[in-house]
Amino acid sequence: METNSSTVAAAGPPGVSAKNHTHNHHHSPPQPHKHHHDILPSTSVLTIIIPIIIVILLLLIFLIIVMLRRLKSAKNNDSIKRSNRNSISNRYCMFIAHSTLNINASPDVKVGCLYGGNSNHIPPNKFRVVQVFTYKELEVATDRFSESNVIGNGGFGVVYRGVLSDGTVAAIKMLQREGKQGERAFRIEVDLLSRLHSPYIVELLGYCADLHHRLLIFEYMPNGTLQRHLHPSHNQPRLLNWETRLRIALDCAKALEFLHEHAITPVIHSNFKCSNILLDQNFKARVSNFGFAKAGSDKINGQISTHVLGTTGYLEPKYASAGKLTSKSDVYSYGVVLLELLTGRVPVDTKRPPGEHVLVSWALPRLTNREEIVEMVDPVLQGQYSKKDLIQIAAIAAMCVQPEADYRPLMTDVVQSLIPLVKNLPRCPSNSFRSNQTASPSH
Ligand SMILES: Nc1ncnc2c1ncn2[C@@H]1O[C@H](COP(=O)(O)OP(=O)(O)OP(=O)(O)O)[C@@H](O)[C@H]1O
Repeated sequence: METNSSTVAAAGPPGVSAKNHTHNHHHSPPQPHKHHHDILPSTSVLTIIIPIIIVILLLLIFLIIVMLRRLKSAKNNDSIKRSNRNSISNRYCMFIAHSTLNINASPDVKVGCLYGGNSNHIPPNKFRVVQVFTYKELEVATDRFSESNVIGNGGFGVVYRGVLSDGTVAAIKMLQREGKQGERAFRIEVDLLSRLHSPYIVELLGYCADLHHRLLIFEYMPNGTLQRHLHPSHNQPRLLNWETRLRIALDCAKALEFLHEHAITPVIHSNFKCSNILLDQNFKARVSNFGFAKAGSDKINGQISTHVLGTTGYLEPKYASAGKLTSKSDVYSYGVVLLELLTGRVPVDTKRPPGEHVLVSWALPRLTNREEIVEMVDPVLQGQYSKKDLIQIAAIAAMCVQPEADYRPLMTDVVQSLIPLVKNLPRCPSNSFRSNQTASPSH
């Protein structure tokens, strides 16, 4: 009751409350001051409690949001891990899900994107999604396919340099449509390259496929082909130095290793040669031209029966005679390129004396003789290599071009043998050339 009366007193006007307070001082022992503060009017209690409840509620909401976010990111990490486990072991490389290509869409109408809707398969940011271009867009990019933009002329058509609407410089390959082979090569390149992503394989930026045209759009490789540098026309000097040649050999070995062993469906390039090795501004190599490539799903007992395609001088003898293709066919072609890097010679040269026309036949017996190896080396490389490295490169080349496929190494073995040789090279070659010369632009 006392509490009640005190509460009433406290609730009364300030003057009354002060009077009661004074009166208490006269007739009863003094109450501790605290007591008066504990006894608050109900509105004051509410003004204190309500903000506290609001703060607690806000904290709870905040905590729930944080927990939900954590749950969500844990789920995402889980699915990324799962998709990583499903993808190839090489951390740089990806193989994107299958897709179909609508070739007969009407002109100027963009056909469906090659990527499916599964977000788990979208490549990491460093690899672009393959885009579909209209012919008009490519006309604009190449200044109406002007002669001045021609950078090459391949077996399937003309290649132009172009600038895409976002400013990207690209190599635009216009395929001639005549013949089934051209159509097949186009489909294979689009289908394979939109799924294969590796720093050692040329990147397909997009394509155009309408009623009248077939075009492929690639990243532009400013230093052109290895062919141009290793076998320059008009008796120009070969300038690539030993270090750059070794690095190119390793890049190419990694490209083939990726195709054979890291892609979910193994791929045989089947047209590996110097003119299908492109060089970027730092002379890093990427393998191109997948028009003849075979996916392992076509395999019958580890071999693919096929019409003999490819280039003379790079074909393994058995494939050339029996038309059986295996990944070891690529290993043979790789061995030929390694010999070209080592000797500076072309695979077939009928201008040379008898017995030296075919590079492999001339080189193979000499590759196991230390003294003869030194005599085989490209004369422009004199003084740039250690004899130990030279002998090792010769040994790798000799293994790769063995007539019997079973005796050839896997590309993984080649990569593992080359890595220590390249590691021992100077960190950053100041120049890719023999002396202080620089490359002329590729067009
Ligand atoms: N991505 C690119 N960047 C820069 N230049 C390129 C690119 N792709 C091709 N080229 C140039 O275009 C030329 C022709 O290339 P393409 O791939 O059509 O044929 P190829 O390899 O010479 O012949 P084939 O198709 O008969 O094997 C190359 O030699 C090269 O000079």
